[in-house]
Amino acid sequence: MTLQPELPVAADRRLLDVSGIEVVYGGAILAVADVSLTVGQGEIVALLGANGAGKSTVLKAISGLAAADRATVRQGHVRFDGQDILGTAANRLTKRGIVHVLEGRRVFSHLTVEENLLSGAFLHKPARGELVRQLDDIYAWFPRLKDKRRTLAGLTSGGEQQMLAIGRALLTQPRLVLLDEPSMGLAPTIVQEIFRIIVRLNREKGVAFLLAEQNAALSLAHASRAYFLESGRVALEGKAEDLAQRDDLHHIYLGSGA
Ligand SMILES: Nc1ncnc2c1ncn2[C@@H]1O[C@H](COP(=O)(O)OP(=O)(O)OP(=O)(O)O)[C@@H](O)[C@H]1O
Repeated sequence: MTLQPELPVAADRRLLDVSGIEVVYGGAILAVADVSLTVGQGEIVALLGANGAGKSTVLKAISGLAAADRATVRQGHVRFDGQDILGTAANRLTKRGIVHVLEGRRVFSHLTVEENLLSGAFLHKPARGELVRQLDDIYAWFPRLKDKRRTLAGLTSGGEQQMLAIGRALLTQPRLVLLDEPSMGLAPTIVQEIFRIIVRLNREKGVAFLLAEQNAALSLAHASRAYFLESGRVALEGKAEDLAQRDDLHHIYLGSGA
């Protein structure tokens, strides 16, 4: 079967447009070389690859968090909604609708679940009634968080912390969520639950996701398109349903994560 090299998102439907980026750590370590990708409005796109392939680095280059890791985007451009955003600070990008959920579910462990969620609302500072409505909305998506609203986040399970990290991000009212390795270290049933919620959020709220994952089989089952990174380069890209059927991919990429 021949794959189309890319199923391009029509220019006027492009929410995110990354073109030819090169990212270097500490001025010396080339982590990402010439990566281009697009995410359409309301699309779920998977960014796949093994450990160290460059997935997190690409997400950080988009979200403005690369600089915090002493990484520099030396070439290429990143456009969001048609505007160049390279070099824009992460908090400003969040205001514009891009939120990055970092790998490892960085919740504030000494704050309650609800206090963590409220930290996501800080950006837009909604009036009290609106804030209550937004919190209820999150609790409707993640009923487990409602049950644990007064529990210290550090005392909740890994799955609940991942849901909390996503819920907090949603309170910034994003149009694009950069989600780094949501399945990491979680039981398969919890991972399935999280992916089901991601798909519903996408369909019902129109939130787009760029999903960095090592678990290719799972991601291909939920995304519309995917890019495989290998040593900081795009080795393969295409429609998720086509990629999922490739036997050679099972061998090369899907491995034990399948
Ligand atoms: N802070 C850093 N300083 C120097 N090199 C880094 C840093 N972070 C990542 N790298 C290097 O950049 C390359 C890409 O790493 P990156 O974390 O983006 O990969 P990844 O695909 O997200 O992997 P993982 O799934 O393990 O997070 C690797 O060679 C890694 O060692």
